[in-house]
Amino acid sequence: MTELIDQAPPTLAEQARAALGKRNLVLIGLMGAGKSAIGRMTAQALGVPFVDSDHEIERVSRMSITDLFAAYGEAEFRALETRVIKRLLRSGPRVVSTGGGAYINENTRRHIKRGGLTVWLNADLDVLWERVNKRDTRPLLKTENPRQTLENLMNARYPIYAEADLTVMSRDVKKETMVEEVLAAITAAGPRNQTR
Ligand SMILES: Nc1ncnc2c1ncn2[C@@H]1O[C@H](COP(=O)(O)OP(=O)(O)O)[C@@H](O)[C@H]1O
Ligand SMILES: O=C(O)C1=C[C@@H](OP(=O)(O)O)[C@@H](O)[C@H](O)C1
Ligand SMILES: [Mg+2]
Repeated sequence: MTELIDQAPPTLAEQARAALGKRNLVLIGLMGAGKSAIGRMTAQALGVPFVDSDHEIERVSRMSITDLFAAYGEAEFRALETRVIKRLLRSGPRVVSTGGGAYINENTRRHIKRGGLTVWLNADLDVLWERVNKRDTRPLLKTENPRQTLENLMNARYPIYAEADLTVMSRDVKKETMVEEVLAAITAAGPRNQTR
């Protein structure tokens, strides 16, 4: 009896972990939304393995994303991305951060929807631009007006990202706050719908 009284209530991370069950958590959203950074930290909080699909693509191809696009083009990159993500989703639970275009590809989206609970890190253009313009690792933004390109991608992709199970607004707050919001969203979603 005393033991029960002394037990601390479950932390948010523990509650989210219980709600996730055997499912994978798949982060989707546009470049700069924080999928890679927040995904890694969320996996750590949940105590499950983390994998980033772009990182895995670079590992298996032994090429950078930039070099892959340059050498083989986007269509080949997407085909490789589909295969890699399908494989990464085969066993769970883990956190899988995808590249921004993965969920937009119909084939890949089908695998993602079957393979886990999806979280869209939604963000406005200013937040994304502020983050992505600091690096030149994103081949799709090597255009004359990359900010406009990003805006065009937002317009084309946001209705599709909106199909995600959960949405969390990515903005200029501490990364730890973002992780907490992701954990809260998983917890609120509860353990149901585990067949997806
Ligand atoms: N909440 C945040 N606050 C500040 N910087 C962030 C936040 N989330 C992500 N970042 C930074 O923004 C950049 C892009 O994040 P990243 O995780 O690579 O995005 P994505 O994988 O969605 O393209 C990185 O430098 C990352 O550290
Ligand atoms: O939006 C996209 O189509 C892409 C996003 C990138 O990943 P991040 O979203 O992690 O930057 C990377 O997969 C590639 O440059 C293509
Ligand atoms: Mg990334």
